[in-house]
Amino acid sequence: EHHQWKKRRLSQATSSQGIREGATQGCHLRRHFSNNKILVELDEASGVAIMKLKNPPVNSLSLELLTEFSITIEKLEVDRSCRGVIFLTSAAPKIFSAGLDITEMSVQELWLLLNGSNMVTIAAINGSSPAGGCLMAMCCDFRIMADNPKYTIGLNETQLGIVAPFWLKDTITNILGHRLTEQSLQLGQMYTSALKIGLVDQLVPEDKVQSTAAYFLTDEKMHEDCNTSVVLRTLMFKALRKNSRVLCAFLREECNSVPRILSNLHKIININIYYRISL
Ligand SMILES: CCCCCCC/C=C/C(=O)SCCNC(=O)CCNC(=O)[C@H](O)C(C)(C)COP(=O)(O)OP(=O)(O)OC[C@H]1O[C@@H](n2cnc3c(N)ncnc32)[C@H](O)[C@@H]1OP(=O)(O)O
Repeated sequence: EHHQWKKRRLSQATSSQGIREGATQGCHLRRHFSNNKILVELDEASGVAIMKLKNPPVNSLSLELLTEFSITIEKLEVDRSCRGVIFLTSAAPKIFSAGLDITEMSVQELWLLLNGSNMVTIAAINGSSPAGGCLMAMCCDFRIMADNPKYTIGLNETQLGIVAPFWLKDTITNILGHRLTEQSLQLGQMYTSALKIGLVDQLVPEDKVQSTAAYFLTDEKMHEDCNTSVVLRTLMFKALRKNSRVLCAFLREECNSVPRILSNLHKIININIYYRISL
């Protein structure tokens, strides 16, 4: 039923009323799309699209936002002027994303879309980023975060009584390695020093997050810092990730069947696991 609802939303939102488009002519042609929860600015000269989440007050990943997220990615995938680079950021100050809307819970599709995308993706993390916010950033190819000790990032699921599913655990293991992942998930740790442990790739002053993400995608940066092109390396990662077809099939199945609100049973199991490991 949920799947049907999503399909209906998708066709509503892609209709001409659902997405508003505009174009401005500066030095480059910039096109803007927007729907209720996501703003997109596509610079046709560089092929860079900026996707801004706009779901006040804390940019929680509600079903509506997640549906618009899918529509936007699919739209960019087929847009020939998008060279295959997007970066994700928040339209609100101080919060990148509070993670899943705690009244709804549904995120597998976002994981599939970002991991399965052929576009290079960059998270421009301009604020706090717990749980699903961190997951969304981890699904991007690069993470650039505002250097502000007030902003934290991490998977705090354990603190919320949620058992992190294996695909979430695998995602963070790929970035942090096994031991740090264990510690991170057991304690539901939120980090202020995310660069030190490698959870983000770069810390920059708060007002430079977006420009760094954009600069990172330009040819000059590639030639300056790397012998190989960032885009080529990223396409290589993506090819590797796509090999995990079993996981994708599992997640597709889970998207359609998982209960959206977690039960108290999860809390009990999670607390038991935590005590067993920490004793
Ligand atoms: C099979 C299951 C798969 C599971 C996969 C699990 C992957 C991901 C799971 C999740 O993402 S669960 C959600 C986890 N999120 C959090 O724990 C966030 C908790 N919130 C915060 O830490 C803070 O709110 C903040 C984001 C740092 C913002 O702090 P700030 O002081 O600026 O604002 P607040 O006053 O705390 O909040 C304002 C307002 O927003 C509401 N809110 C906060 N987070 C959420 C949320 N995730 N969903 C919905 N609403 C949220 C908060 O209650 C306040 O509401 P009001 O009181 O003003 O009505």
